[in-house]
Amino acid sequence: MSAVWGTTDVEAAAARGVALRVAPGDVVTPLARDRAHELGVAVTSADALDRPPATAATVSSGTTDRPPGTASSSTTAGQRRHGSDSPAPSPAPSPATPLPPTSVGSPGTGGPVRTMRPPSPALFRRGAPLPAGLDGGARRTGRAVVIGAGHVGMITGMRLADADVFDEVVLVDIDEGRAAGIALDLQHTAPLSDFATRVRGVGRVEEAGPAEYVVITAGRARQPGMTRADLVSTNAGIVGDLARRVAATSPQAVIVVVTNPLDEMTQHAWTSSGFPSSRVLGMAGVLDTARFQALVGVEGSLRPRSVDAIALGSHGEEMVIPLSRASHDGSSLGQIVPPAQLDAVVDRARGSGAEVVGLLRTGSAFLAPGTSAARMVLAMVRDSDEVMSAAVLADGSYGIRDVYVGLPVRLGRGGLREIVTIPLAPAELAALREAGERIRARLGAMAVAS
Ligand SMILES: NC(=O)c1ccc[n+]([C@@H]2O[C@H](COP(=O)([O-])OP(=O)(O)OC[C@H]3O[C@@H](n4cnc5c(N)ncnc54)[C@H](O)[C@@H]3O)[C@@H](O)[C@H]2O)c1
Ligand SMILES: O=C(O)C[C@H](O)C(=O)O
Repeated sequence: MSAVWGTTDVEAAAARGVALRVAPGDVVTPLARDRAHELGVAVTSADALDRPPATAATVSSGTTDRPPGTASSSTTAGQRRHGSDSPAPSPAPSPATPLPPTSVGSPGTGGPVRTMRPPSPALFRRGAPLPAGLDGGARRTGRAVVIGAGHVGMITGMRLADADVFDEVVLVDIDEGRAAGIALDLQHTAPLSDFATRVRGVGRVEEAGPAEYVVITAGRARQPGMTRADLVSTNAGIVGDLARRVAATSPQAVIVVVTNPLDEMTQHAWTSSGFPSSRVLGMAGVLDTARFQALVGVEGSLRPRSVDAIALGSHGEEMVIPLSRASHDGSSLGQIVPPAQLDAVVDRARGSGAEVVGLLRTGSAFLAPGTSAARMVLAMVRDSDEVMSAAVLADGSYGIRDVYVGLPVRLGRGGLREIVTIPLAPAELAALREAGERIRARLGAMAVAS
């Protein structure tokens, strides 16, 4: 299993005046390589690290062995406005964050060497524990708006308020009384959860005021017997209208779309808002990854958080959970959970949304989805440098271009910092490309229908 090294690793090495030592198979992102060049930090290969036999193509110091036709390396964030191919200026690098507690010195070289870590949300929480000041009320800043104060929006709002990082969290719902009622109820939990964030509920986006982050959860949820695609015509109208109004009210915001069908609605929000693609992201991969981790944890009696995996592709049938990357404590999951059982877990994770819909009998999942959406916003506001899965506009990475699809990314304060290319087995790569093509076809059908 390999690690992904980002700009914060380079900056930490620069601060220590040492080289960045990576292992064969590790990924050094393009931004990190640029930063290393700027700071004069040498990137050297540390091949003495303990690691299991490689199960996937190796990456060393940023070069990737990959099947012909794939992108040559992980790529910089797609920051295009639709209709233009010119990239926007690169976001400013984040301040260096301390290396995680698992970092160890390398005797004889002095370079910062970490234990091998695959790119998963579980293990890339570089900001944990958070730097002093970010975990308390002293650094609260700005406003987060959650549109749709239904099941998912309510949980998203609660998680954002609990985090105590925003001055204000505003819930918006066409059912204004619901937004106001949930907001007041949530505000009442402030002493219980110890936050000082103000919570407001309003009926219109314009009343919320300009925000740094806007989560769109408004729209119809599916009922038993429905597919997510059945929601497309109703929800496209809602999401398109809201994205335009968000662009007018909060022109610098990052939008996180949750409304289904997720991949299509995220691309629709991007085109409707006119925002650079780096500021319109979709939430599904964090949820799908969490579901897989949770289910493997139950099957294998493992702590879910220590299951390293990532869910990519579409939020639906074309979900891709690359088992070549999935591990626990440095061992491939295939060595811990019998392959047939593992395949069954992948299928169950893929069908978890429908499973919950069937059990609830009205509406769809909201606890894990709301928590996942908040997790993305918190990763950005904290500039946590996590690698997580998000629906983003593919920029040629993985051989996919110009369509929103779930890929591994690094998020920063301003949204997408970069798409991270991780080595995949050929069948996984093919499945990911197929997901991109299927989403593109559905978008085409959506355009014809509108
Ligand atoms: N991406 C994911 O992983 C994921 C996970 C769960 C749910 N979802 C989707 O999220 C959406 C919301 O799910 P939910 O369970 O919260 O549904 P819900 O019915 O509980 O809440 C939806 C809310 O949106 C509000 N709304 C509708 N139109 C609006 C508008 N124009 N402006 C403001 N508010 C508006 C409704 O009044 C309602 O309160 C659904 O489309 C669902 O499929 C996605
Ligand atoms: O399944 C749904 O309709 C809601 C959501 O996409 C989920 O995965 O829970």
